Amino acid sequence: MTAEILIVDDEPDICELVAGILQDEGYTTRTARDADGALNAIKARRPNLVFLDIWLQGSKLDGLQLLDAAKQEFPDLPVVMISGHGNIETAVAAIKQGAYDFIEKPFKADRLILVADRALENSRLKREVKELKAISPQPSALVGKSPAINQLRQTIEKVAPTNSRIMIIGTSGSGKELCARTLHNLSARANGPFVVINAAAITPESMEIELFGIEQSNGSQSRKAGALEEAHGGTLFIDEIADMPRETQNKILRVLVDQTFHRVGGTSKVTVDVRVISSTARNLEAEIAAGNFREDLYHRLSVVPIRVPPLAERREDIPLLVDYFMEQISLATGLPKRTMGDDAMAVLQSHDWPGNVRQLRNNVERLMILAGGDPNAVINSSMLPQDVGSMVPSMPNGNGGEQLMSLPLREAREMFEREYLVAQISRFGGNISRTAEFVGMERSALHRKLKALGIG
Ligand SMILES: Nc1ncnc2c1ncn2[C@@H]1O[C@H](COP(=O)(O)OP(=O)(O)OP(=O)(O)O)[C@@H](O)[C@H]1O
Repeated sequence: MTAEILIVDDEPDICELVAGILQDEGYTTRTARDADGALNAIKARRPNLVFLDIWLQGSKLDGLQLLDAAKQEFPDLPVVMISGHGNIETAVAAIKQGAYDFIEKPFKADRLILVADRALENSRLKREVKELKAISPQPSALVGKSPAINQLRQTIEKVAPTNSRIMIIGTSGSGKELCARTLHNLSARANGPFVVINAAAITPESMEIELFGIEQSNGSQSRKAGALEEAHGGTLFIDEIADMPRETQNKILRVLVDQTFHRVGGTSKVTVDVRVISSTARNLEAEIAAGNFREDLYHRLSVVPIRVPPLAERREDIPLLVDYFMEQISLATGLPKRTMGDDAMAVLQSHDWPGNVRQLRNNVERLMILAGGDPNAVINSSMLPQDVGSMVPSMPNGNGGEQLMSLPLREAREMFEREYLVAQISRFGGNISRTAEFVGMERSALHRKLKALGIG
């Protein structure tokens, strides 16, 4: 689809000229001579771009007023002002008021086309950013209502504005990076960069280049800013700090003391203003005791320690998280959201989740993909991967006991008794006397039981 451009000018010659140039470039155009015509055209169908004359003779609204009215209708509509020689100042005022740019009469065709291309490109990029933001909602969304997550949220809100160094402790996938981002977003550095460096994923040899950057050496390697420099004015998140080599630990300690360092191979000092947040899934005290981690560095980094509870300590958040991930995955992939059956949810809430929230998210995604077919079909426990169901008590007949978990005790007990007795009777070849003897009941009592359970 070609972009459609509305040209608003009281001079018919200018309208035609501009329209002709833009049409030659493949754009579709419409024209209007005054404010009413322009607003009607905009309301009838939002154009992709408007060229708007500042001086509109005989019009109810002048260019600036019309710009305002158009923006009220469509705040994201890109508008380029057409200014005469005498009203550049007004054109500048229009930009402050939300116009994208202006062109000055008389203009060359090249300039007109360039401005149109740029305005449309800018508008497209803005729209894409907006869409992406909608797909990946604010990373500060720490989902959950359990006392554990509420307490975590409160701690984060309290320490975020303080600039203190924070050590986030938690098992893999529990949300440490998400907490670090939330801390950054709630701090005075929110508009600065948030840079992540994963000490576990970088080889010890390249660790210092990644952190401190490198100066040009023998002309072979160009200068490269490291993570510390990139994070200037913002936050540096060092993930899995326990994996940082001893030598680098010494150097980072010095950076924390005086906020300066040398690039690898460099002689001049680089000064930065960076808040460091680090994380660990390992027990750092044990690493210190084993001589793998500097104790003084630990104290510098862990001014405020924050513990992220594993998912197994906040099972009540699982339904909310499942819903949140379904929404997110649906937006990102177009897969329909599904309804999770009570039995499936009960199993999800019983599982131990060694991989925490990340593992839960992966499972939700897998279920949405595998569910296929009918978007109204409910996801039940039999659709869950076997390892997820392994924590639920199993049934005597070898089937998963997932369904048990969605039932109140009395019904669950009945269901168990039924399966148990059917399995025992079958084991004793249908012989009720031997079954009664084995299960420890009177023969007559067993008969009554079987009748009550609807067996036989
Ligand atoms: N409370 C939460 N609400 C919403 N999403 C969450 C929550 N906790 C974690 N997540 C999501 O789970 C995934 C894993 O979280 P994150 O990467 O922050 O964990 P991590 O502890 O840093 O992991 P690792 O130990 O592997 O570095 C991410 O997609 C994150 O957005």
